[in-house]
Amino acid sequence: MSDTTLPVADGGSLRRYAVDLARRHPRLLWTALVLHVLAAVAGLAAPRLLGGLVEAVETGSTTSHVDRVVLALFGFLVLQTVLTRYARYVSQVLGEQVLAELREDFVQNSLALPVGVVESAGSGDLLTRTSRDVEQLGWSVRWALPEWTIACVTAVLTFAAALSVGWWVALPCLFGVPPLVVGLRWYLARAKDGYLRESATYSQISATLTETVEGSRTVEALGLGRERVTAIDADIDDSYAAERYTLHLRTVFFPSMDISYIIPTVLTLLYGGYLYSQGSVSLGDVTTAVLYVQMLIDPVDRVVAILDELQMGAASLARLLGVAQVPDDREVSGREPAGEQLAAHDVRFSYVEGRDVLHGVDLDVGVGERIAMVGPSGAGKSTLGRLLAGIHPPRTGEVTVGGVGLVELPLGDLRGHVALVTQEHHVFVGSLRENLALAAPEGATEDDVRAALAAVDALDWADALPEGLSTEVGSGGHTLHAAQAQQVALARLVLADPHTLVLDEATSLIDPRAARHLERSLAAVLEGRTVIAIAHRLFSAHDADRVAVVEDGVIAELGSHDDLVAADGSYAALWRSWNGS
Ligand SMILES: Nc1ncnc2c1ncn2[C@@H]1O[C@H](COP(=O)(O)OP(=O)(O)OP(=O)(O)O)[C@@H](O)[C@H]1O
Repeated sequence: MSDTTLPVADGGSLRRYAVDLARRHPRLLWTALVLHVLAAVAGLAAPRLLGGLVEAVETGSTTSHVDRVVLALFGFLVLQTVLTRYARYVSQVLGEQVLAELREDFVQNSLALPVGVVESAGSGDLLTRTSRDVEQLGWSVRWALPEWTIACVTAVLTFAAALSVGWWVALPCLFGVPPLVVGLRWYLARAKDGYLRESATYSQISATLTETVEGSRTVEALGLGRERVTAIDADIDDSYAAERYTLHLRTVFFPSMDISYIIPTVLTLLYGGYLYSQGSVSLGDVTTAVLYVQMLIDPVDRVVAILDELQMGAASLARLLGVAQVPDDREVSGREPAGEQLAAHDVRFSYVEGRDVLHGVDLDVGVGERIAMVGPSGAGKSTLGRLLAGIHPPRTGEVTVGGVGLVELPLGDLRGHVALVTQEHHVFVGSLRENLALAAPEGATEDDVRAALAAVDALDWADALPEGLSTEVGSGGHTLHAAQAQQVALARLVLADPHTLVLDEATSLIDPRAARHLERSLAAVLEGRTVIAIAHRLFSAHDADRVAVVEDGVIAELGSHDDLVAADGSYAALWRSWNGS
């Protein structure tokens, strides 16, 4: 199984984040805590009253006294129930607010992730964090955290109440502590790694499934079904092994913890009995003490069991916060570009450390110029295109627009200067109108959207859709043909209105008739803009102002078509072989 490259936050960051979240809601937090304390105090009256009842019966008190004790018992139980309900309600409101903030932080961090990081980590890991980890954390924050707080408060107060009977009760209770602490430390240290491992295996299953679904045509064409099933089976086996490990831990740990509870009860009975026989304490005291020690078992048991839930929540939180720890490759400086001239200076870049794909590229693109990039497969054309569009930052050197590094511009501003056009055209779930409007940085009116569709020659079919521009498209909606999806992408570009376009295989997947139609749409979008086109068909290079020949990660030749043909270098050879001359 491959390691995910998205990081997992460490304990220190988790604590700082939790403290920060708590600080944002002081009123709710204190209200919940005070209510939990009051509810626990109300609940603690019962053993005292019952002890009193035993004494009253033992000493032959009047029936009216016994009735008063029973009535008080009933009153305290009702009070405890009401306070507990209200305390739970306030805690859950607090939990919902905290969870909403956490989700917002996570979405913001995910959207700010550098594309290269998402690509190498695979979408599976991010998807698992978005779904399973958010769900697990939701459960912890809404349910486990409030219940754990209640259990802690109740345990501490019950112990204090037990001590109020007499210091002698502390002794039996203390004997239960060492096995509890030792067992808990043993378990928590292992369970944390277990839960992280479980989550990582879910990410891997999700990644393999996503990859298989996305490549389903290739899988079918090459008959790779069996291999994919084997790969998914291997991931499921890993996941099963991780789950079995945590199950094994729980099976060993929880029953062994019962010893910690049995010891104090037995010792209280024995020691209390001895003190009673010596005449040091009354029978009522012994009853109250035994009841308190019994009452202590339930909250302590819940503290331990819910700690396990919280541990799972903490593992999920660590994975969600880890996304925020991906180093940001943007260093927004606030400098404004002076013009639209795009330039690359000594640009080097590697996907894998130590293996540069670009080895020092220099290129000055004139405003309004058309440059065609040609060269053998694997030479680095697409990579250079992505760097010129600011998708990846250079390892060293810089790509600038109007003298300002692309990495210095906020993402929203960057797309007004330069955009990449590829054959990948995602149609989002939503109406066609929404799909287009999302490209306009300052929002788009109905007229803007219609004008953009008209510019790419798509208004006729868009109006003819069942509900026109309001038709739902994307997954589960009306299916657009590949050419239509491409036109939607082009119309988005019209709305985004970047000065420079980098084209990479813009129309390669479309049948020739649709391609000719799309060429016209594309020509309309290119009109008046600076264009760098990665030319897979040489005739488009012929029309460009300059041709850049990329070979082995550098620009080997640069000049007009005629100059390069005359220079009789690589381009001339390419041109001759393509032309058949
Ligand atoms: N995401 C990636 N991760 C790792 N290596 C990559 C990645 N994308 C490209 N490469 C490698 O970088 C080198 C340049 O690839 P690039 O796609 O930029 O070349 P190209 O000239 O555009 O080729 P083609 O014309 O076949 O698209 C190749 O060796 C390729 O294997």
